[in-house]
Amino acid sequence: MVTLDDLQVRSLGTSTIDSPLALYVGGRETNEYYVGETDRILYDDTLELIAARGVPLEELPTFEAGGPRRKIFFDPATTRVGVVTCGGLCPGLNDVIRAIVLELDTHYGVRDVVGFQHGYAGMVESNGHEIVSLTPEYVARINERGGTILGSSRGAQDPGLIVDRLVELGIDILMVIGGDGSMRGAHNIGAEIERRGLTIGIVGVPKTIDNDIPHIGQSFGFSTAFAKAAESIKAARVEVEAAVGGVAIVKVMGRHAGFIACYAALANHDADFVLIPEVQFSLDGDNGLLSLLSRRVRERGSAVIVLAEGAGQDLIPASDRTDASGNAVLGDIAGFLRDQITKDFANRGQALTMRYFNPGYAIRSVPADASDSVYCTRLAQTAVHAAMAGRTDMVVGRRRHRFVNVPIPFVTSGSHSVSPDGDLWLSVLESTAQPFSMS
Ligand SMILES: Nc1ncnc2c1ncn2[C@@H]1O[C@H](COP(=O)(O)OP(=O)(O)OP(=O)(O)O)[C@@H](O)[C@H]1O
Ligand SMILES: O=P(O)(O)OC[C@H]1O[C@](O)(CO)[C@@H](O)[C@@H]1O
Ligand SMILES: [Mg+2]
Repeated sequence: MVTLDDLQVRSLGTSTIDSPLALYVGGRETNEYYVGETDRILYDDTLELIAARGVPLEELPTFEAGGPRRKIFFDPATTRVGVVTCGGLCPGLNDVIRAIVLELDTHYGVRDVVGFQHGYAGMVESNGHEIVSLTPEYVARINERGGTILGSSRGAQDPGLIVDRLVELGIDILMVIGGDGSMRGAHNIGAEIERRGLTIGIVGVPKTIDNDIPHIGQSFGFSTAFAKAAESIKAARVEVEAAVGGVAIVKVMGRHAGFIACYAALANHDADFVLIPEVQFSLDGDNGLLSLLSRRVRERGSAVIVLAEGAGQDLIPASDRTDASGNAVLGDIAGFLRDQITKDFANRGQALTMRYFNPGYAIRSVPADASDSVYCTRLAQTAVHAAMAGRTDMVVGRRRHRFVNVPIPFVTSGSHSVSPDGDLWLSVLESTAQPFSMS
């Protein structure tokens, strides 16, 4: 069970320097739209959840509020900041890089910001990647492009070698933009820094189009990504409606979490079935996918299946392959379903026109939409405020509209996935009219 201790963010030391933003923060106090720096944000958000804790108010689990502080830890005139992007791409990476640089330069007067190329791999000196000077001019319009101007990578790196490089380059703060693996890596780097008694801060801006990082609210780029996936679902609907016995499978990313599939399906009402890793389904039997699909096509003429790549892995031979970072390489559920559906319709003597859509990388390589751009900017600003105030081993997030600082060990201790008992999955069932249970 989560405790207040789990949510305490580590500091490098006492902040003694007047913040250049002190005037902005000035006499601001908590109100509906702002959280004062001494106030904290509740973890629980219903009366029953709070009552069930059975502890006094001051012992309730609460988050530190994100945002500027009156005093900061690092002297802007002598502070050097490094930025790195790791893991898979996600819309908005360049917006985050840009906003970090602009916030540091414009508001804190930090003129020395450098970027590491190709993720943690580019931080290990022997790998031979040059650092890039990130000036306001250099990052001016990078938000218009998808991907990351710094490049990214997967694969394990030695935290000791990374800390050696930080020391050699005189980096005071490392900003890590990455997913769950990157945050585990960031924590290890932070632990090595602490072991050596150094005062280098590490602050993360969590990145995942799968939206699978817990406790941070929705991750940036997710909304852009599912909107892009929804375009393929719409196209699939057009195709199957024009075909005789049209059935489409639209496969979207989502290794262990089906958020993209759920949101893309909800974005329009074009999906008949949504299959996600969190909810098992059977192929056979009256309530199995094959019967239900056959019936849907007979009743409505066509059907669209939105399939998260991690769904139905129990139906196909397990793969023991992993990628360079140790992430499971999944079996081909889409190919398996295509075969099974084709055979099943043939056995039933039912007409079938099969269409397959795989928007794949196209959903994560696009630039962020306007809403995500705003979100990226605000997350980056929050991360810079925390970093300049000497916070470390933490990430920023936005829970129920409040920006929060969250310890990395707390976000890496679990993962975020679609709850079969939650209201998101209920909405999907309502929208698709697929049965409550397909197993
Ligand atoms: N368990 C781990 N412990 C320490 N470091 C890790 C771990 N997993 C990954 N890393 C480091 O983080 C980097 C990125 O990890 P990974 O490829 O898993 O992507 P990610 O950050 O999880 O992003 P995403 O899953 O959204 O693509 C790797 O290059 C590796 O150096
Ligand atoms: O081909 P790559 O770079 O390993 O990325 C694919 C994976 O990255 C993610 O987008 C994020 O982890 C997953 O949904 C997907 O399986
Ligand atoms: Mg990951």
